[in-house]
Amino acid sequence: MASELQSARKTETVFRTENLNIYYGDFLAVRDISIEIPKNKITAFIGPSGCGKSTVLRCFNRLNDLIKSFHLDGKLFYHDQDLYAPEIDPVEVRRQIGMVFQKPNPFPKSIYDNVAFGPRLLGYKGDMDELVERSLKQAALWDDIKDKLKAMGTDLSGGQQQRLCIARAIAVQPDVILMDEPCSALDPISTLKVEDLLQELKEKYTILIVTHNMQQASRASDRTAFFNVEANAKGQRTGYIVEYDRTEVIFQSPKEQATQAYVSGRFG
Ligand SMILES: Nc1ncnc2c1ncn2[C@@H]1O[C@H](COP(=O)(O)OP(=O)(O)OP(=O)(O)O)[C@@H](O)[C@H]1O
Repeated sequence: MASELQSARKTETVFRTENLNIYYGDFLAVRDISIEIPKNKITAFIGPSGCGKSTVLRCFNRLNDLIKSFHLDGKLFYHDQDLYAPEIDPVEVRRQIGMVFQKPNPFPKSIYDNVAFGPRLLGYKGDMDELVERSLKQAALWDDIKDKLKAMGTDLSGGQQQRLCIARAIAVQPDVILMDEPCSALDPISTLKVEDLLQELKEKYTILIVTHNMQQASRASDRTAFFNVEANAKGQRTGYIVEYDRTEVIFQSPKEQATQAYVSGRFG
């Protein structure tokens, strides 16, 4: 429902969840998530392995729908629209809410065609050359590759490939970009380039990022949610949010001891 989702882009809170419980079959992977994600900010999800950061992230563009055993209860609003309402088309959701994965995954196509792929699919009628150039500029890749747009995207360096994936996500003019450990396969210099890029991108987009890198969360994000995981009576290891606040509060004066222990590297 393009129009419903398009016209939904109004409120300053981009996502709001209410008591979200997320399951894979009988397994309660994450419980009781109530969180608000503000517009044009970078929100980081941190926490030990298996606490459900990626699971929660993938609910925001309905990517978990592709997993058969997945289901949820509670509410997830995108602006004021219930994202899981029956009339909502998950394909349209994924156009508005783009995603960049851990491992750069350009298509085995030219750099140009990687960026033009989404807009072509959507029947973009404007000037494609201009859109490709603009997207590559926004992804801070243009200067590196402007003379070799016909080269294969897969032949770029890892850091360049990840910026190409960001350009590809931007080209369909999303509202939100979800990033699942986007720098974990990159060297430190490429990582810093992507982090700088995030600061530019947040002027136009709302960004959610899962990261294992504490320094990255503290350097790059405005808000941070710290997740933890604990076993319930059935022995299931269920994730939950311990604390969610401005990033400087989480890293310098968290309210919870568990947060303090995690951000100071004492566990996780
Ligand atoms: N497709 C799936 N089917 C069943 N269980 C799953 C699936 N994906 C994730 N899980 C389980 O859900 C829980 C949360 O996993 P998730 O990957 O969201 O955690 P995470 O915090 O992102 O972990 P990591 O930091 O290691 O990537 C884990 O117990 C995991 O095994």
